[in-house]
Amino acid sequence: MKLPELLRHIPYFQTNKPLKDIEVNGVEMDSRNVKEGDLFICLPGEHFDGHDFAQQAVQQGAAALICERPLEVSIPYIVVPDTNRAMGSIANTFYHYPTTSMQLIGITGTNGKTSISYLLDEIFQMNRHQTGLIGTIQMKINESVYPVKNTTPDSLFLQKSFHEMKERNVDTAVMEVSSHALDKGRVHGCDFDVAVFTNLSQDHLDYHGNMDEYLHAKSLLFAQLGNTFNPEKPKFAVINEDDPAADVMKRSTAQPVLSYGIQKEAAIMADNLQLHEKGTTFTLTTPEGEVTINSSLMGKFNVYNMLAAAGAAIASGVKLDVIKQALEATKGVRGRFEPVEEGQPFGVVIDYAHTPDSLHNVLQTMQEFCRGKVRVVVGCGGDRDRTKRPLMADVAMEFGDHAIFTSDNPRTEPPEQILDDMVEHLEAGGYERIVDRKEAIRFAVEKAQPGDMILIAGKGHETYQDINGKRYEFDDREVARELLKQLKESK
Ligand SMILES: CC(=O)N[C@H]1[C@@H](OP(=O)(O)OP(=O)(O)OC[C@H]2O[C@@H](n3ccc(=O)[nH]c3=O)[C@H](O)[C@@H]2O)O[C@H](CO)[C@@H](O)[C@@H]1O[C@H](C)C(=O)N[C@@H](C)C(=O)N[C@H](CCC(=O)O)C(=O)O
Ligand SMILES: Nc1ncnc2c1ncn2[C@@H]1O[C@H](COP(=O)(O)OP(=O)(O)OP(=O)(O)O)[C@@H](O)[C@H]1O
Ligand SMILES: N[C@H](CCC[C@H](N)C(=O)O)C(=O)O
Ligand SMILES: [Mg+2]
Repeated sequence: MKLPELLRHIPYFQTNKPLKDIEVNGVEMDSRNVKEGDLFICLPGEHFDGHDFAQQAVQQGAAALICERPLEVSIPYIVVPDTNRAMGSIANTFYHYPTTSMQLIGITGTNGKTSISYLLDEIFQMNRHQTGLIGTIQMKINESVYPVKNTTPDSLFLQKSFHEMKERNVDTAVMEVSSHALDKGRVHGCDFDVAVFTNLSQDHLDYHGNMDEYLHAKSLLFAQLGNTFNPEKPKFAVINEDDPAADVMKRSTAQPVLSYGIQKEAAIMADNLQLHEKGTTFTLTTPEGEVTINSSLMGKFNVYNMLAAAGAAIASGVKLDVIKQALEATKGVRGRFEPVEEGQPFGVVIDYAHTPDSLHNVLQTMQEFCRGKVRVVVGCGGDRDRTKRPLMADVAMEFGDHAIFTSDNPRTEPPEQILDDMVEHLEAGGYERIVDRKEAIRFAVEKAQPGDMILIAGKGHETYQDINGKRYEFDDREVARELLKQLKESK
């Protein structure tokens, strides 16, 4: 593509050379990957400044640079006020605006994004769509899976991935949209057809500073939803009416709202709700009619997730019987309320709860069915929101019967310091403190009595423990399985 064509949505830039005949073969934001004829975008980051790698990009054959200040280089550069913002537009243009010709559903909120994205993937597959998915666990293009570094990757990766999806005949993509991504403009250029809001509770205050800023970031998805009126098909905001932030989300969009909820009156509701040991049963009432859902997903929070998924599917034109079939067929998502069974006389559940609210929901669900004690193994991530640490410990103490505090990705912080933050305000003696996560799980397994349930919270699908920037293999599911086997053999 010719460079001026790539820049057509970037007005009034400053340059050092004529750009007319420059051909661009690819777009890159990492100098290490630059190839002959690429356009290199210099991004300021947390650890590095891409401008410092301009020379390296030139040596590797870059055709031109996008930067925020004039640089001493032999090739053309284009100075823009914000390279990150420019990247969204350039990536979208380079990959031919892939999301304008596919159905795109974005999900935001503190908890439930991954769960809902998988429910939607199943619904759309059941409805014979070719699907793509981008989120915390991985990227999926039909049945192929690829690793992702972020829940919501940068705009270059995103537009490239959507382009790849289109090449492989994907017609419907579902993605998680994190608050970081919204704040950093990673989804600029994405043409969402449906935007889903799950809920808002405390997390990520290390990044956003306060709950108002966090709320504002979340609302940006709705501000971005279909800014143009589409006579063919309306865009929809699918919003959890029961969450106090619902109103802000609604006011952020000019598009029609499809509300869902359990308590407040909403367009999509769960009536006759029964939460039981084997899952949930409810009447799904919608503007399209009613159906009974018998799901194996546990807990009220999963009913909210099913309502959100049903809302997004209805907004996308999927019929109720298909929604019912998919919701009843789903076995849930890896690391989300996932049982580990090795024939032990007590329950073991792995769950990705890493916020006070999600931990509360999961513990409450377990308490409803547990005949013995609920034992909870939980830690808090390092280099992340410090203020949620004592809150998570409080939830574990209040809603668990036996709390075992341990490590969960200490990253560059001393694990003991993180545990201090969690328990300093608690009275000594009412809990265990075991830094080594495997030993903490062992302790819970050895103490468990028939009828008890153990919740191993926080890591879910993760298969590593990040200590000082190094990732050590650690999979709660594997560790629990190994310890349960040892227990069986020792008896
Ligand atoms: C704070 C943050 O968002 N960081 C993101 C950022 O990395 P960074 O700022 O550290 O980048 P950097 O390493 O300083 O590099 C700056 C620039 O120099 C370039 N560079 C660097 C080195 C070199 O040799 N050559 C070169 O060109 C880099 O390619 C980059 O363009 O840009 C990277 C590429 O897009 C992201 O992967 C990275 O996310 C990190 C891994 C991260 O942990 N982010 C978290 C905070 C996050 O975004 N989380 C959300 C929410 C999850 C949730 O909801 O729970 C998410 O969406 O994942
Ligand atoms: N609707 C919900 N409301 C509250 N808690 C939920 C909800 N759905 C799931 N949870 C809890 O939150 C945990 C994380 O769920 P999920 O991975 O779906 O959320 P997420 O929004 O994708 O999280 P992340 O921001 O880390 O990607 C689950 O393991 C469960 O404990
Ligand atoms: N995306 C979340 C995941 C947290 C998972 C937990 N295991 C941790 O490391 O804190 C975050 O980065 O805050
Ligand atoms: Mg997620």
